[in-house]
Amino acid sequence: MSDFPTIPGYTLRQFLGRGNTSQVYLAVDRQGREVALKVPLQSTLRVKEAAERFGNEVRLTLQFRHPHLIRADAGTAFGPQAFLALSYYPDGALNEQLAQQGQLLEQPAALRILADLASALAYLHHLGAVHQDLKAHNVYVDPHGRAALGDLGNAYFVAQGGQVSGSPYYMAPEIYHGEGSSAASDVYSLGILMYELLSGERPYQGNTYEELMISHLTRFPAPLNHLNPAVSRSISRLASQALAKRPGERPSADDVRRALLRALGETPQDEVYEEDGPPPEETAKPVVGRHGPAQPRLPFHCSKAAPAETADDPKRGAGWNPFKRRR
Ligand SMILES: Nc1ncnc2c1ncn2[C@@H]1O[C@H](COP(=O)(O)OP(=O)(O)OP(=O)(O)O)[C@@H](O)[C@H]1O
Repeated sequence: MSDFPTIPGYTLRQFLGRGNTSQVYLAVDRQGREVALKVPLQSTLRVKEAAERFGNEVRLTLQFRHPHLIRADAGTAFGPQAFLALSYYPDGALNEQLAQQGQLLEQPAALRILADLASALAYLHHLGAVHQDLKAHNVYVDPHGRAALGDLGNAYFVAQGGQVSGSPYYMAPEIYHGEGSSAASDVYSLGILMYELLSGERPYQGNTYEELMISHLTRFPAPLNHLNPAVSRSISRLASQALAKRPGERPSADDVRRALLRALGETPQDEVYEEDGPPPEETAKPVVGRHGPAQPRLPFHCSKAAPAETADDPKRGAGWNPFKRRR
């Protein structure tokens, strides 16, 4: 316990995990709420680009508000006491959950997670932002089976420009071509996750960056319903469309959301985005990084599928790495 960092206002209880740039702890805030407290590694703070990426994650996670984007209650973007207090997910990240489970999720559960993620992407794209790093590692699922997309460190507003990045298993052909990312590249990553969740396999394989690049650029995976006959033809077609080599031929995230909800037997509702007041308890310092100034927090409202109270309740609680590519 004595090795835990000190973050004013929080009692750190347990180490949860470590990524490339941060350590995450289960902590309790002054009101007794459990949070996942993300603290950058010293090595992250020493490297300007990595520290800026953490600052970007803090700023954007505080700024966005959507039931299927991971929620932050407080954070400090820069400096030796930088941190981000996130909603705590007891089962950890989706990749960890899948590895532990050792088998495919039930199809309705997988479709629900994918629909939630499509909803989160549609919200970001509506705001003119792209996520750039949708993958199972960055998805958190609550005990009710509802998903939230995390790790906004690579996200940026298209109009302001940003650094192109991604994870090679999930990265769209245009990014391999050096053409930059867009909303359509996020949809491609969602298509990869559709294969992963519904067939248990990633559609493009390779042991090196180059092998993966060739695979994404030149191969066409077998239709999902050939890999798993329980998948309907319409969902199989949707996944193939999301993986179209040309970004212009992919459906929008909102089209994907609607198709997934229909597959779940629901009638998709329009999602409504409107402006709201300032974010709660923001301690982030003004942004000086590559992603430009923060914009007002934009909340999400949905008439049916997603519970609005989770969005609006401020009390809610070495070597080549195939999962990262930054340029
Ligand atoms: N909100 C959360 N609730 C529960 N566990 C979490 C949460 N956030 C992170 N974790 C745990 O901490 C681990 C590390 O988090 P994460 O992968 O976000 O770190 P990171 O350093 O930012 O990642 P990256 O490697 O992409 O830079 C996760 O694999 C997960 O086990």
